[in-house]
Amino acid sequence: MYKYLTNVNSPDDLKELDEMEIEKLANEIRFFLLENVSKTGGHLASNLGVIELTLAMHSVFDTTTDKIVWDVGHQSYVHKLVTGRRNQFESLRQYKGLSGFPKRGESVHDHFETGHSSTSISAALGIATARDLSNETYDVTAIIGDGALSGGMAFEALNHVGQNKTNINIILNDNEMSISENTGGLSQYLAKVRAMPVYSKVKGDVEALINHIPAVGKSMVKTAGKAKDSIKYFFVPGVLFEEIGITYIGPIDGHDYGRIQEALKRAKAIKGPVLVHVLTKKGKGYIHAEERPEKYHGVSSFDISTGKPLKASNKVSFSKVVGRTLVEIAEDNPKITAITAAMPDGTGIAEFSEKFPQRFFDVGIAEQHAVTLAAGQSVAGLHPFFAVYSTFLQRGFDQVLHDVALQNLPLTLLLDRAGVVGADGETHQGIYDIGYLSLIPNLQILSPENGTELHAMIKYSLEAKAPVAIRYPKADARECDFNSDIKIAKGKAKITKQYGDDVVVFAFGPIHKNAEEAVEKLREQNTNATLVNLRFAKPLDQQTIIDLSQKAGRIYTIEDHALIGGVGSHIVQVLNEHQISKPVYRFGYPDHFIHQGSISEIYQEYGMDAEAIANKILSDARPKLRNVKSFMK
Ligand SMILES: Cc1ncc(C[n+]2csc(CCOP(=O)(O)OP(=O)(O)O)c2C)c(N)n1
Ligand SMILES: CC(=O)[C@@H](O)[C@H](O)COP(=O)(O)O
Ligand SMILES: [Mg+2]
Repeated sequence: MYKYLTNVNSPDDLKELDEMEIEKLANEIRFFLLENVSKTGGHLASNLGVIELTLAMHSVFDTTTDKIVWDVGHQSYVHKLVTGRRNQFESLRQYKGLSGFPKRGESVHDHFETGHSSTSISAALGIATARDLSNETYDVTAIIGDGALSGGMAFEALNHVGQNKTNINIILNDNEMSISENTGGLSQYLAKVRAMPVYSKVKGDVEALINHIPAVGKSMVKTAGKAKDSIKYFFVPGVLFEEIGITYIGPIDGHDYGRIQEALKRAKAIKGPVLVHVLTKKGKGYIHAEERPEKYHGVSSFDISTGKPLKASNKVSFSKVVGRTLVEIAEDNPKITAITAAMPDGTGIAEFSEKFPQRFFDVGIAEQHAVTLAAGQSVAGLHPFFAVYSTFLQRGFDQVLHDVALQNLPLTLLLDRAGVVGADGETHQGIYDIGYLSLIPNLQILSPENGTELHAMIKYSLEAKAPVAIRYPKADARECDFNSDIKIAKGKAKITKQYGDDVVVFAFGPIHKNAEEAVEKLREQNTNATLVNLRFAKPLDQQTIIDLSQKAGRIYTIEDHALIGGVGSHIVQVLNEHQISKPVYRFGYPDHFIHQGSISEIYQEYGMDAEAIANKILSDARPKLRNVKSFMK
């Protein structure tokens, strides 16, 4: 079926093909991606858009020596396909399968690992400067999307590239989209550049023409200089990049293999930094994805003909609860704003943007800016809600500490995707936020057991007069009663089961459900537990922890978080400070990166499903086999 693709096992095989055959190969790759990603799920639209571009890159650069850094890396599937990984695509983003991002352990053709946005130019410049210091000569290329270019790191790197002047290529893949529509002044500038493609071909001519403006006398020289500048600004695309010291080539049709190849060859020949501006269509070739690129940015399994998901769910996610709650409370509170860093759909706040466009801020992929923007709004009397994935708030650590907490500013950080996230794997696991946030004074950290509690916690945060972070996972919120009258009190936990004192289990967040099921299983085995829904990781309910721990035979903590810096480690500290020396076991993730897999597969692997929790507690109650053996000797 795949006449050409079957014979491509390394980039060298592309060299055997002429331009017509490359076009046919590109079509086969489109089918292959659709066929596979419709089963495994993955970042479909971005990859459909870079097929010709990736093939052209591999025809100009030799990635056994030349280095490519893929920004975010979600668009590296075609690169994976042509670098010998075709047969692993069935396992794409599955447990122990092919990663959806570049991984150096997977292939010698992957040179830098990514997942978070806007790092490629910095990494590429680092590689290029190392190359220069060791007198080597390979090419270094960063490929970055128009969305990723909105991130602060990309600007910092461009600034440095312009000054450093080393040989480095930056391919700007401009598809006019982030996950949703791209936002910001730079994206408006790129739109202007796109509107003047005709001048790209004659850029040289325009400059030559400008240089022929006669300079008669001193004042005329000055006038001519000004005229030259304004003509240049008016006619030459990419002048922004040129002015900071980066040669601009483009805009180029990103689906015309020959044109891209030609542009990349030019870039390769030019000394110093070059930016090649390539225009692509997100979702190219698949009608549903072309029409709704935001829906096909990241997909789960779907039917190719209808484009509809195979596993449609009518369950309410935690993100949806957030979206609905914000709309509800903003109706009669004009001080409420919502902020996103390019994730309005994923975080569930798109509905807020439609209802209250004046109070909604999509800042682009700029988490650090988003936090300080929120701080500014708070200091001026608003109550901002910044909805952000736990993993991406890692970018804003100093801003939370220095701009928010230091001034004890009331605002709410809504940490979506807290806990393990599934198919995105290592780069996206939201399992460090309690660690990096709990050391910040003034900041409160909460996590709900279900949707009802999340609703109540969001309302609590409005009254808290302090910065509040609420963490919740990518999951079904189970119960969600918006009329519930549950009240959240600062630093107060809730005892949810009180069967006895054999053991006490402290659970934080929705993983409380696994603990609850485990406690019921224990009861069937005559082990009676007390179960606590902590609600707060900070401030901890020290009194409840001390009282119950003093009574209990053994103590367990469970959280969807790394053990280091997690709520369990804080409980151990409390026990230690109060001289309670009892056996404690903490369920959580050990000190290594947690790979991709469904959330339930990861829970099973780390012994955090109900069955494993119950078994662990029961096995702790039994005499150790080793001791019995030594007794028998
Ligand atoms: C720091 C960070 N914030 C947010 C994201 C989520 N994210 C992944 S891809 C993406 C959009 C990227 O747009 P662009 O670079 O233009 O690539 P395209 O998908 O359009 O090819 C976003 C917001 C991320 N990966 N990293
Ligand atoms: C590449 C990236 O960072 C996003 O596209 C991310 O994969 C989105 O995750 P969700 O699918 O959980 O929204
Ligand atoms: Mg884009």
